[in-house]
Amino acid sequence: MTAGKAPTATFASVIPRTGIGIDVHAYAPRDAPQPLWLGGLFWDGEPGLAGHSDGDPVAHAAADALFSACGIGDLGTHFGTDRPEYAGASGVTLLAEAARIVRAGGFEIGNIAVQFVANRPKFGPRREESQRVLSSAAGAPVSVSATTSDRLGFTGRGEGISAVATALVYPAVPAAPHPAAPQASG
Ligand SMILES: Nc1ccn([C@@H]2O[C@H](COP(=O)(O)O)[C@@H](O)[C@H]2O)c(=O)n1
Ligand SMILES: C[C@@]1(CO)OP(=O)(O)OP(=O)(O)OC[C@H]1O
Repeated sequence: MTAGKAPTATFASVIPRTGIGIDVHAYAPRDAPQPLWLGGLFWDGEPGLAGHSDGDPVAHAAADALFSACGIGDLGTHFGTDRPEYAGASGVTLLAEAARIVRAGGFEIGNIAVQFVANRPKFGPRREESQRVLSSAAGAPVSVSATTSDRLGFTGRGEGISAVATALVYPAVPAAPHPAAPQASG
């Protein structure tokens, strides 16, 4: 570059946006048991959670974090309990639909990270399976971790499961061509 001369081209700045989502579901009452859906997986033999949908707090927190990152409301805005079509809906379906809405709004998804709090089920052995299912639904990497709350609070008493998620999205703007890139001919 000639000394003192400013560059002639600039790059489009792509500013990522972060979002957060929290979801909590109580265990279904003993006289109306439900299957457990958690992290996009069915957990055979585990007590299930109550909800209008399948009650998967991991998938719901992930979807909420996506909406939060884009500034387009929350789970209730898009999948309210007043919508009969979402009664019993799988968390994986809701996450896939959230990702579709986000992309239709002009964003691409960087990643989603979720952590849930529960005494059980023991998540580690199925982490990769869960991450595969949720990443496939979102079309972007979803990581999932688990912790107990050391027997404290409602999760510690086994009354429900909570999950918190963060998401990173960025505007799906085509990048400006590099000034040094060869020009297409013809
Ligand atoms: N439902 C759960 C909860 C925890 N884990 C794993 O155990 C580790 C230790 O948890 P603490 O709450 O005792 O710190 C945690 O880091 C997870 O790896 C799990 O698999 N399933
Ligand atoms: C997912 C929806 C809709 O079926 O219902 P729930 O399964 O009750 O889940 P919640 O996270 O409490 O709220 C969001 C609702 O829009």
